[in-house]
Amino acid sequence: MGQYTASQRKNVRILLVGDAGVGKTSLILSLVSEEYPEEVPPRAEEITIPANVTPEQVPTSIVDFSSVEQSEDALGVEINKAHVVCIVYAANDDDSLDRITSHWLPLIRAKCNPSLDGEGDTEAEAEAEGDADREPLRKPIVLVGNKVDLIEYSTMDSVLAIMEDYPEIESCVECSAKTLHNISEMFYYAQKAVLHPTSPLYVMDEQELTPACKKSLVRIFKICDIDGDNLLNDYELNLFQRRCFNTPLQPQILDEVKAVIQKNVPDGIYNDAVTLKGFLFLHCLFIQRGRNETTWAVLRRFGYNDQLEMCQEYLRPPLKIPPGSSTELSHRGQQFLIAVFERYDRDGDGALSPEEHKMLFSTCPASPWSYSTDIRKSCPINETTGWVTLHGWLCRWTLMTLIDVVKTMEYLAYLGFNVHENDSQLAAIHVTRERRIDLAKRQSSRSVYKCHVIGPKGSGKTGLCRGFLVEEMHKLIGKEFKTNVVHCINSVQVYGQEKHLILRDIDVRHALDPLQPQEVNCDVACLVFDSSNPRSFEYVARIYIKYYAESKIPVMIVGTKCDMDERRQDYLMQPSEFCEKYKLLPPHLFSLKTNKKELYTKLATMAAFPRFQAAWILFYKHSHLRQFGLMTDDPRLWWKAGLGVAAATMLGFLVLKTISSVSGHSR
Ligand SMILES: Nc1nc2c(ncn2[C@@H]2O[C@H](COP(=O)(O)OP(=O)(O)OP(=O)(O)O)[C@@H](O)[C@H]2O)c(=O)[nH]1
Ligand SMILES: Nc1nc2c(ncn2[C@@H]2O[C@H](COP(=O)(O)OP(=O)(O)OP(=O)(O)O)[C@@H](O)[C@H]2O)c(=O)[nH]1
Ligand SMILES: [Ca+2]
Ligand SMILES: [Ca+2]
Repeated sequence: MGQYTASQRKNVRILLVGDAGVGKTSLILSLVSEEYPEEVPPRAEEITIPANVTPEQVPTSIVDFSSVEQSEDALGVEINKAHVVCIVYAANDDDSLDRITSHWLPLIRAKCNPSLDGEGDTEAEAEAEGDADREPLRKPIVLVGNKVDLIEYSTMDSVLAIMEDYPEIESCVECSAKTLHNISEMFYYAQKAVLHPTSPLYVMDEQELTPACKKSLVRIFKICDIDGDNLLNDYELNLFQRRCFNTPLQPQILDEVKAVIQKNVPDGIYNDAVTLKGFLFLHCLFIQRGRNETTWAVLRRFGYNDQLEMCQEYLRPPLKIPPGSSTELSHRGQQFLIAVFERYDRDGDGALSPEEHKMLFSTCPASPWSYSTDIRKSCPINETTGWVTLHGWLCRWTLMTLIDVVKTMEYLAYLGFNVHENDSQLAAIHVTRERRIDLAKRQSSRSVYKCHVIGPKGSGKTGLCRGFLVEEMHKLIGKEFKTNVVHCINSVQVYGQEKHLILRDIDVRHALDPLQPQEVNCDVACLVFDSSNPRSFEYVARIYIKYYAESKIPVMIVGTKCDMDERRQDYLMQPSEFCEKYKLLPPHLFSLKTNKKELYTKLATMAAFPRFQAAWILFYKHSHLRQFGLMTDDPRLWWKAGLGVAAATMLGFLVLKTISSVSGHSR
């Protein structure tokens, strides 16, 4: 776990092309037999070198091409099958060198992009590996000057000029099949061109990192900058080194690296720490010195694939969620998010300003939610400044983790969880046990519950949801709720344990519109009617009968706006009769004006102990309990009753039976 992942390639296929007689077959046979063959066949058999004897530990196939034995169509097929093409020329033969640009390079480009030159080689297309939509395809190329034993000069100057015109040329090498000079190097460069290609990282003629590479390294720098001072100090560099290469950085090497940076870019070091500029320069230097694999190792550790995109497997590791289970943040997930919050709360006021919030997500493609219209409307905030508190921050993540766990995993990856925690994001997610086990054991192991708030238009659903987030609910009266945030989340104490409750505002368009299954299914349903409107309860009654009467979902009927005159409902039963008939808790009267929050605790408790509904009703009905004041509206007393119920749940079924028998007595 946590090791850097090598390139996605599981094997490497190298094709040798070039004019007749340049020595392609000789090169292959020299490599394999480690001696120069005087006689060679026109074409060498395809050979595969096993992973353990190649420098990069990848099985490598080497394929020869012979224009005597093979057609041009066959060449097209082979070019497309190859991951890298070595164009061989004879160092003593200028014509073969000229043919690189006049023939071979254009030919390879054309064969890789048959649609662009209209040749349409379907077989080659079928054989071509992946990414057909990327345009235009550039096969990595290595230029190989063979037979250097025959010359006293070098062809490198001419070759470097070609390299500047063709970015797909990864490297060039002069060698000799006869003296075995640079033979294994040549194959190593070819392998490297596939596994650690330069062109995605570096623009040769500008001597600069590519924009994509720079962008990725900037992101990596930010993630590694733990204290957020835009510098990597020794501690941060060491951690970076250990996470990327699994070894600590030797102090003298660290000093050497810093000295090199200082010498080349004076503002690359500041206060004995590496600046972003210095960090980018260092990677430029690695690449210029042919150590691309170092930069690639870093990029891959941070989730990038060969196209410098974050890979799907890194962003979205497979997570199995059995039906009836839900997803929550694990302790480690929460700890990580707290650390991120604290890192970006630069002024330490316990809240994220819009600016700090934006900075925090600067390592991500975008913010997962909007600051002004989402997180501030769906979570508790600091009511004076309107800024997101740590509590609100964790609430928002809890919400996302329940309704869109894949997005949570993606964003944890973007924020650097995998590197900092040296683990996959799966460690940040807790998959709860199945709901039916909770039901059977009469105890919930979950800590996040979803409550759907359903009721006719204008009945006060949004007010009820938003009231959960604010201290002074009465300020919401008369407010127009403009943003259509559907979820509100906060935490409540249920028998001394913190639970998160998510209220989902179910929007009704027309009274007769059916509810979708995903609108019905939840841990507790809150059906609201406007107690001051006589035409309000009918909708709620219909919804209950149609969707909930037969279900196991606990239901609470809530009469809103109870600060206004209560009206008799135009329905065949009054709400309290209805509740009695269907064995529901009596309607809970709610008003934003009274500023009382026990509704939310009740909803969370019903969600946590779904089977307890029956027992609760008994409590209500039980006169002597009421005498003791246990069922008054005083929240503290309600708590006492609550604690009693908590103890009861521990003992489970047995106690439940006793309560029923007590109630039986009183009847
Ligand atoms: N001096 C010298 N001669 C070489 C070297 N490599 C190959 N030759 C000779 O060049 C000639 C062509 O070599 P091949 O390996 O057949 O060349 P090829 O590129 O496979 O040629 P085709 O199969 O015709 O396309 C042979 O006579 C080899 O012995 C080398 O490094 N130095
Ligand atoms: N007096 C009083 N008015 C309330 C109360 N709750 C909500 N209202 C008012 O009732 C109106 C409707 O409230 P909303 O919360 O928007 O109702 P809703 O059910 O979300 O409405 P729709 O989204 O249109 O279906 C608003 O003008 C609120 O101010 C309350 O407890 N007391
Ligand atoms: Ca040959
Ligand atoms: Ca720092």
